[in-house]
Amino acid sequence: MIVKPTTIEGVYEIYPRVFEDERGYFLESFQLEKLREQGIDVPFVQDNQSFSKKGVLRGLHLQLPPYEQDKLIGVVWGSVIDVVVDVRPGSPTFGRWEAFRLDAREHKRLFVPKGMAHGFVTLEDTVFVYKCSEYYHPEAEGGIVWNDPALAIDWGTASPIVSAKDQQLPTFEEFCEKLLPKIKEFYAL
Ligand SMILES: Cc1cn([C@H]2C[C@H](O)[C@@H](COP(=O)(O)OP(=O)(O)O[C@H]3O[C@H](C)C(=O)[C@H](O)[C@H]3O)O2)c(=O)[nH]c1=O
Repeated sequence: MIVKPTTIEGVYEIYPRVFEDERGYFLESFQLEKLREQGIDVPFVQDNQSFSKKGVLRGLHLQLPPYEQDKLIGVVWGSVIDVVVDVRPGSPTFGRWEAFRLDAREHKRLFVPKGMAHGFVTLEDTVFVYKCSEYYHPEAEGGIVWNDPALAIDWGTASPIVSAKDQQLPTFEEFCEKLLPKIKEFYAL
């Protein structure tokens, strides 16, 4: 397993060792001891899986305190552009986003710590899987609208398929006005 830091502190690209033979391939998609050796030690409690047709954009989502989630993300069929936005109060990279191509043929995983708004857009029909370190709490759902003008995220498409719910997510400015204070209050910042 190779773990590479990214431009956002705490976000890592993870390259599992892939064993290929005449039958196909094998890899360890999750191995806690090896992650711990790399400083990634979170209590994953829930696995999620979604299928999205080509051109679907899900996000940007996060769960607010006290139910924030670390995520270990992978694409097992298809490919996506995956985006994380740092919304941790006081982070030196607050408001920065980074995009990562995840392709089932390359097996790369992505570790996304708490405090990140997260989303992806599919480049083809895709099965997306991820481990979460906190259970689903709909009452704690937060997010930022995908095409926020201040973040100006380059998704590679101007007309993705987005749910009505996600189209109505707050802008980054509204997030900072209404939700960031709650996060700061939780951390007594
Ligand atoms: C996230 C979640 C959803 N649900 C139910 C709630 C809805 O009835 C249905 C679809 O939920 P939603 O439209 O929020 O699913 P996504 O748009 O894929 O949400 C995810 O999208 C981005 C990419 C993320 O990173 C988040 O983990 C997650 O919010 O599944 C559950 O029962 N449990 C869950 O953990």
